[in-house]
Amino acid sequence: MTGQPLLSVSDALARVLAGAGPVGSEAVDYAAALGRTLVEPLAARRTQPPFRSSAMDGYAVRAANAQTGAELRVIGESSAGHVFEQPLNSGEAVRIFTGGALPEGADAILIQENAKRDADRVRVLTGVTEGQFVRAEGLDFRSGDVLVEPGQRLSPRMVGLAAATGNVQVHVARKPCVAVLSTGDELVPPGAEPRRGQITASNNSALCALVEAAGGEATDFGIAADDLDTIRAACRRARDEGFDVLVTTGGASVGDHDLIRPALAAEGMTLDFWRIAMRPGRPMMFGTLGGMRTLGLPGNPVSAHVCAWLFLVPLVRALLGRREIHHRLERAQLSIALPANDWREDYVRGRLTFDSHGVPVASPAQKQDSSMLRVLADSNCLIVRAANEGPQPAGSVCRVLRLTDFD
Ligand SMILES: Nc1nc2c(c(=O)[nH]1)N[C@H]1C(S)=C(S)[C@@H](COP(=O)(O)OP(=O)(O)OC[C@H]3O[C@@H](n4cnc5c(N)ncnc54)[C@H](O)[C@@H]3O)O[C@H]1N2
Ligand code: MOO
Repeated sequence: MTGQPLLSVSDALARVLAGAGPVGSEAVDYAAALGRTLVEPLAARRTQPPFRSSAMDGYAVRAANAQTGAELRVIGESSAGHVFEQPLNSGEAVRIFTGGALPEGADAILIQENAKRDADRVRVLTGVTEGQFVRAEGLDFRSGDVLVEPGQRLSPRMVGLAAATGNVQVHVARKPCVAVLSTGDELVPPGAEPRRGQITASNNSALCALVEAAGGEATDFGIAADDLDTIRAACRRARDEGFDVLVTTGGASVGDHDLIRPALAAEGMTLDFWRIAMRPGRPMMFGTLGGMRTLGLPGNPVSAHVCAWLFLVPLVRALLGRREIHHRLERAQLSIALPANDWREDYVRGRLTFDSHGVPVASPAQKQDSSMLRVLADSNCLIVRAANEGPQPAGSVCRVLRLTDFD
């Protein structure tokens, strides 16, 4: 450990999020708005239903003269899309189908199961009450009603709502632009054949996917060699091209080839912090270069991903103007005992399942090495252990963060 205490995860997150707000907005066709974040309220431009309509197939009647045993004269038909324009008088009924407009004068629906038809007469087998099976005009919403508040991510259900309300265009947040740069002489791009001592770079792929899933727009800046000028040039390019965030991986630690901080410092970065009291991810760095936030993540794929999950995802949400920025902590039962934790907050990879009573159970993966992508991909949660937490027996309550939450 270092001489001075390192920042806690929550303090570091507060610094990363400081001053982060929406980066802009644009109007998009509602059909292309899935997953986008609303920046203006979605208000109804129409009333729905726009007219009183029937919820069932049967007869539009006046409840007052449609009591059990009554006989009514059928004067016409109203079906969805085909309005019967004549008003309905006492002793009359109109054949109606689901979605059909109620004729003037009708106030209830006699369902056909409770009616006996004979030529132009219909007998009421079971009397009706006023309003029965009638959908009032504006039952769902009225023109001008605010239906979705800003700051929410548009779900498939909301896309349908936007369509129904006559909102051909919706105003959504511009996607924050995130550049993702890997550093390391040992890295080759996916698909290339690694030579001895080389490995395939996976961080760009995982982090770009994570950014996109969180609602941002990722640009893969590829791999920079462990060379100060090369890294400087890539950082400069990200700043000059107006990226909102630059994420680097690798070169964050204390080795002779760990050049991220010096490269960014040489470009004029204001360093906010370097190193935090967490595992994995201790060597994480955060700073600003002009208007661009810069997250320097460790190279180990698991460390990079856990840091991105904890810091980059909330940052993207903040830059989208989302109302809910933070991950949700849940409680679960530990499947096995865990030894005492040290001074670093620990994010233990594991699986969250539910027992036969629906109780959530968190099972830590057996191996926690921060290079192990397979364990990470197999995990669906992080078990969060406080700094200096004592030993935890099997069955005790622990805190978990799901890795699948993209609401
Ligand atoms: N003497 C010390 N050594 C290390 C410390 C320390 O405090 N003192 N910290 C360790 C911790 S914790 C971590 S985490 C790593 C992070 O180091 P770097 O950020 O400098 O990462 P690299 O050394 O560049 O790479 C680490 C590891 O990850 C592989 N890697 C890098 N980039 C990618 C990529 N894009 N895709 C897949 N894999 C990647 C790389 O080959 C290395 O194996 O430092 C410890 N050391
Ligand atoms: O922090 Mo490192 O991320 O322990 O592997």
